[in-house]
Amino acid sequence: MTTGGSEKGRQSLRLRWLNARNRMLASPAFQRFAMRNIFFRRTARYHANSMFAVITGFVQTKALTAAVDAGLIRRLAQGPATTADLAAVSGLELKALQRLLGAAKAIDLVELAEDDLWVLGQRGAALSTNQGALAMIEHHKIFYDDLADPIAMLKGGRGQGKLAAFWTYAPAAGQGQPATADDASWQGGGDGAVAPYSALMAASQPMVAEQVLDAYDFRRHQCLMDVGGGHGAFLAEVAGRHPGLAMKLFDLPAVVEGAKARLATRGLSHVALHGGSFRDDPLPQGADVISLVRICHDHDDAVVRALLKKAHAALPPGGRLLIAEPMAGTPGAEVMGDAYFGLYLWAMGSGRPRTAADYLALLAQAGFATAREVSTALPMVTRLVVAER
Ligand SMILES: CC(C)=CCC/C(C)=C/CC/C(C)=C/C=C/C(C)=C/C=C/C=C(C)/C=C/C=C(C)/C=C/C=C(C)/C=C/CC(C)(C)O
Ligand SMILES: C[S@@+](CC[C@H](N)C(=O)[O-])C[C@H]1O[C@@H](n2cnc3c(N)ncnc32)[C@H](O)[C@@H]1O
Repeated sequence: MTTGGSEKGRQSLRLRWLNARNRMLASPAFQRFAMRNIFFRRTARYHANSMFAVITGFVQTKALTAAVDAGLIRRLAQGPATTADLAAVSGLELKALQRLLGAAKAIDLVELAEDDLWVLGQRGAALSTNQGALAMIEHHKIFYDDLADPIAMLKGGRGQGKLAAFWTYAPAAGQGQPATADDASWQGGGDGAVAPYSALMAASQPMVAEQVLDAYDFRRHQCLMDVGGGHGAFLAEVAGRHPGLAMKLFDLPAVVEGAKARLATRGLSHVALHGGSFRDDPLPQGADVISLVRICHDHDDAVVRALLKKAHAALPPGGRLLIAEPMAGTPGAEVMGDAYFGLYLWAMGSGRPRTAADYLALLAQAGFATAREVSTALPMVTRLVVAER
């Protein structure tokens, strides 16, 4: 009783403070004062700038997409170019190109080395070699179409647009409008409906795998099974550092079909391939470590609970399960975990971003003896939870 009372007291204290703070921040007179005051000025400028970035982020994204689509990043990655060179590459009229270069310069994608000689800016240079980020920029076109009317997207329920049609395993897939040929101009062919998302995942996998490999030592293990392993890009990165580790790949049959040739060209024909659905089938035995990389957040709690139980059943005593994905509540990266993936997974039609604590609880319920988070260098890209059977 006493605890409940003091809890209520604490809550109302917090509420009173939040109301007072917000009244102050909403006051134009306080804003004017803070902007001029020597102690508050820096903070006021910081918040004004970051609010501007939130309000106009769409324009920056469009300028970025245009710079990539016009071929500016690709051309400048090969060396300096004049405006005339870039006009030839982009097919844009001089005036339009100058306007785009001005925007790209403002967001540090390009810069002038000397009079009329363009080079990549700092962000442009980092982006030019990041195939994962480039693939994301291309596929965001379909996500941003779904977001054109965000309230309609939220009112319409999960998975009603183009993104749901792209992720064909999402339960809502097929209900959404199919992406047009233009939307999917980046897709690789071969294994039908699963090829576009598998190609996107393979392109963006190295930046995720690097985080996991730097944080977790696979040397203690004999055999790794990557569940939902796509075209085998994660296994390929692990094999690069641990060539002696035996490997299994489990994914939907159509995806595994596409993985076969890709693994062979990377000298990884020894990877054992298992086609199946973790919704319907048990997971194969024989691995002493199982990885779920960017898998759990795609699925609702009931599916994840069952999947973790299947992983538990497939592991020997002492075997380990790794969950790697961007998570909700990541300090300094809330925008990635909660805003971006929150809306992304809504548009896709299933799953939700979970906190590391959510996973620790789910792993305990699934029967794992221990579970802990292992920190990664770039938690925005992925966090890592390791459980032991
Ligand atoms: C690379 C860029 C654009 C800027 C760098 C800025 C700069 C000047 C840096 C200085 C040099 C330096 C130290 C560079 C280091 C750069 C690094 C580490 C950049 C990392 C960038 C990572 C990015 C941009 C990651 C973006 C990831 C996205 C958008 C992931 C999307 C994932 C999706 C949609 C997954 C879907 C799977 C599903 C369905 C949810 O399961
Ligand atoms: C978001 S992708 C992640 C791929 C890879 N792990 C990565 O990080 O690049 C999700 C993967 O889970 C697979 N998947 C989805 N539902 C599945 C199911 N019921 N059974 C097996 N695999 C499934 C998809 O085919 C896809 O390869």
